Amino acid sequence: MSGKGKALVQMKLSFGKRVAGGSALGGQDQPKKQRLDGEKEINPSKDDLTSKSPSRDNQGLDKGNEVKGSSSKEDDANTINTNNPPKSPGSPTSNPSSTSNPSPSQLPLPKATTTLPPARRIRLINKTGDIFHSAPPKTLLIHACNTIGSWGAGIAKAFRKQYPDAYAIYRAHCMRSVPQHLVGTALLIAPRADAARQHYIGCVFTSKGHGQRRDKPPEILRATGPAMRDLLRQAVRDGGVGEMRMCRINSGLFAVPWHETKLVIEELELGEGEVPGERGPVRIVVYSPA
Ligand SMILES: Nc1ncnc2c1ncn2[C@@H]1O[C@H](COP(=O)(O)OP(=O)(O)OC[C@H]2O[C@H](OP(=O)(O)O)[C@H](O)[C@@H]2O)[C@@H](O)[C@H]1O
Repeated sequence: MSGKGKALVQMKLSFGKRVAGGSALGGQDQPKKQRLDGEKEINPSKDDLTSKSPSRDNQGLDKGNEVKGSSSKEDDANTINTNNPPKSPGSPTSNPSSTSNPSPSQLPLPKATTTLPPARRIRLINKTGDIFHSAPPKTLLIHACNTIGSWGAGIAKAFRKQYPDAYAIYRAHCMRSVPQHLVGTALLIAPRADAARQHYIGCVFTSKGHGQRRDKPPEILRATGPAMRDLLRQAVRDGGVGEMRMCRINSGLFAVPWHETKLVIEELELGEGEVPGERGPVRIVVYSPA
C-alpha cells in the first residue's frame, strides 16, 4: 500500500516537472500538482500560466524557418504576408483598445501570428534549342496536352515519335478519364526501367479540347497553374526527377502568348510537398527553337 502510494507520488512529481519544463498543455491540472509538489512547484506553474509558451515557441521556430529560406526574393515577398494589420500602431484593431481603458481580458492575449512557411517559386531559365537535345537521364520533359488523348501535332507529335510508350500511357489515361476532371491536372510518366533514355515525361493538361476545339486562352491559363502544381507534386512524390525542362507551353497550337503563361507559372506559390529540395526556387529550363 505505502509502496504504491510512493510510486503514485513519484509519478505525479515527475509529471509536474515535465509540465514545469515548458508544456502548457497541462495548464488546467496545475493547481492539483502544486498542492502535491509543494512550494517549489508554485513558481514554475506561474511561469506556465503567464508564458503561454506554445505560441512563443512556434514563433521562434517559424522565425528559424524564415531565416533558413531567406536567401531569395520569393522569401522577401513572403515576409510581406506577415505585415498583418495588427502590427501597425494606427490600425483599426489597435485603436479601440487604446482609447478605452485596456481590457485585461484582451491585452494579455498574444496576437495570433499566422506566420506561413516561406512560399517557393518556379524560376524559368531561358535557353535556345531543342528540348530533347542531350537531355541527361532523369530529365523531366514538360509539354502541354489536351485531354482527348492526342499528340497529333506540334511538339506533342515529336514526343509521340520519341516516346511511344509514354504516348500509350498518356492516351490510356485520357481514355479512362473525364475531360472536365483532367483539365488542370498533370500526368507524370516515369521512364520504364529498360528504356534507352531514362526521361520522365510531364503532361500538363491545360486544355480540354484541341485543334479548333481548343479551350479559350483565359481557360488555358486558369488550368496551367494547378496543372503545374500537380506535376511538381507528383515529381516530389516520385523522388527520381533530376533536371526539368519545358517548351514554351501553350504558345503554339494553343495560341496563348508565352508571356502570359510564363507569368502564371512564375506567380505560383508552392508549398510543402510541391517542391523538390529543401530551399530555393524550382529551376525549369525553358527551351525555344532557334
Ligand atoms: N523540339 C522543340 N524544342 C523546344 N521547343 C519546341 C520544339 N518543338 C516545338 N517547340 C515549341 O513548343 C512550343 C509549344 O508549341 P505547340 O504548338 O507544340 O504546343 P502548345 O502547347 O501550344 O499546344 C499543345 C497542343 O498541341 C498539340 O496539338 P494536337 O492537339 O495534338 O493537335 C498537343 O497535342 C496539344 O493539344 C512552341 O513555342 C514551339 O515553338
